[in-house]
Amino acid sequence: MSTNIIEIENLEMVIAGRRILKVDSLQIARGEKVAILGRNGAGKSTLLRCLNGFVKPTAGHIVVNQRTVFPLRRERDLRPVRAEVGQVLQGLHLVARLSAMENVLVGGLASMPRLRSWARIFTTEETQRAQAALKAVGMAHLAEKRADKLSGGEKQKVAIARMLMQQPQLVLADEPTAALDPTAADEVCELLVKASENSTLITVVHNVSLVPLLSHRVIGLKAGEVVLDCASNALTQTQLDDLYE
Ligand SMILES: Nc1ncnc2c1ncn2[C@@H]1O[C@H](COP(=O)(O)OP(=O)(O)OP(=O)(O)O)[C@@H](O)[C@H]1O
Repeated sequence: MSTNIIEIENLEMVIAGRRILKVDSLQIARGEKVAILGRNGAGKSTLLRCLNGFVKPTAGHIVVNQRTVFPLRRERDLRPVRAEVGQVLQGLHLVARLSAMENVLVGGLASMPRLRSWARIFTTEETQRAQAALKAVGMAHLAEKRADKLSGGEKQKVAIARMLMQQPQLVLADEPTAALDPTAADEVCELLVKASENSTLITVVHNVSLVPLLSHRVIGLKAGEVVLDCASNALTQTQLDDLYE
């Protein structure tokens, strides 16, 4: 098995004549914890979305967990990739009318046989795993509460429980602490790292103080290009000033 879970070569994304990503070569090893930093509009979310095939670049090669994500022969080839890639976004992606528990059960859908996933039929084992995942993030007591009645921090914990249910090889987290107070942000980061201990974790981070909690490696994007790639504990203020100037 390749030691890299992500291999990107000559990636380019042009929208309406404007180049928003240009990554010549980037590899991420299995198990790495990576923070992606950069100003608003630097291309961080677009890079993440290219990795799970939600957006298609204009050119380049992307391999995730030894599966080609771009260029893609058939759209359905993304299904196994998506089963192996978990996502934690800004809390807006839970199904509002479903309970916390149902949202967590949905996390297992990508790896279920199609018929069961369409019919939303869950086994006792799946239900027990979902209960255990909610317990692991301290949300067992709110299992039956509708997602749209949860606070921002609670929603993120449910999203992490859902990811635990999926047991992904790669976790993509896009600003998972946005709109959370500092205590909730720290707690969500700790849970996210714990939940990803057996996977690779890539987190888009705006609050630089969270970098040491979330990552060993930092990748800085500026105008769509990688301008910084170093160990998190080697990151200097000068590098940060250059990145955000
Ligand atoms: N579908 C799209 N159509 C047009 N422009 C887009 C599209 N998606 C992204 N962009 C542009 O590409 C650039 C990069 O966007 P992206 O969301 O990746 O940045 P980001 O670094 O994640 O920003 P933020 O920190 O504000 O979330 C931005 O200028 C954005 O406006």
